[in-house]
Amino acid sequence: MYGSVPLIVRLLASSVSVANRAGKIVRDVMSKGELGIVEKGKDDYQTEADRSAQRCIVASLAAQYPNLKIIGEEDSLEDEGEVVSDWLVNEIDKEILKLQCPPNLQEVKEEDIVVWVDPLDGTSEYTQGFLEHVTVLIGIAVNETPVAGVIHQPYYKNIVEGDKKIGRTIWGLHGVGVGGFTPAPPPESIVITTTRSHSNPVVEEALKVMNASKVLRVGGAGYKVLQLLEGNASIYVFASPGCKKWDTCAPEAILSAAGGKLTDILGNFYKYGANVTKPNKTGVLAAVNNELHSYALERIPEKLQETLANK
Ligand SMILES: Nc1ncnc2c1ncn2[C@@H]1O[C@H](COP(=O)(O)O)[C@@H](OP(=O)(O)O)[C@H]1O
Ligand SMILES: [Mg+2]
Ligand SMILES: [Mg+2]
Ligand SMILES: [Mg+2]
Repeated sequence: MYGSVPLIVRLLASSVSVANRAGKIVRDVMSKGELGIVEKGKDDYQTEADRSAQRCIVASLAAQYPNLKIIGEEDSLEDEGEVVSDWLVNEIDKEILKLQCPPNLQEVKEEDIVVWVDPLDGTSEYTQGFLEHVTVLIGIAVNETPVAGVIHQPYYKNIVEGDKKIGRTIWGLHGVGVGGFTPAPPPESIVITTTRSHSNPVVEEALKVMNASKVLRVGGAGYKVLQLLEGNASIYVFASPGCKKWDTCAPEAILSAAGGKLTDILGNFYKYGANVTKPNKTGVLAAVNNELHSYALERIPEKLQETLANK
């Protein structure tokens, strides 16, 4: 029906609608109160919300875009589980469909794309009641580079035309920009954002050298990048291999569409092709502009970089 709209714009518009539905699943599981927590590894949990939201996102996108490669955090779900028909989304966000596709993305085909899905980013925080930290992430990489993405916040409280509304969806597209929120400039002094639940001595060492006026410890890669975009933090520093490609693909796409930069602790970009290793072994370093990114990169001790690179 929208065949005249370039694929990348249609896929972003579908991802916005699908992320909204996944966010509702995340809220519904919490309000039912049966989280169904499974321990995948050390400090690594999965809940019924992670499982159901992943099924909703993957089934909905695969039905509409059959040749896409979609990689989700919870792909190893043992029981295939049922995809309730009510989870199959075929709506498509009409506002996103109106975006003018940049020339270099007009010819992109399904075969060129990998979609990285984190159905629930900030699972630790979700289980501990820090619900505002939770996001749903859908990142779209073209030829290994994140070019478009969605960060949905299921618990964001809005007032729209006088009515209370829950949830909002932030999007970004290279060459177009970002939407769904109002970007703000970085704070006057250096404020670092980092993990709340996955710290270790190396992570702390990388924070010490930043000469920060404040450290914001919050959950999820999505929520941390939002802290940068909304002017609450200057730099996201995480000197640990814990994050995976589904954590950083959508945040990187949106941050870079807004003029920012997300790399590893050595200053190198990650690649998001179908065959890359999932862990972001050499950590995360992100900022809303190149100047702040360089400020942080120059302060990371070489020894610390080597520690991560040789792990
Ligand atoms: N040591 C670790 N072990 C497992 N996952 C980790 C990790 N460190 C970070 N992560 C993952 O990276 C994401 C951001 O982490 P953090 O909030 O600590 O910054 C989380 O995604 P999920 O919540 O989607 O699993 C988290 O699980
Ligand atoms: Mg997880
Ligand atoms: Mg995550
Ligand atoms: Mg997750």
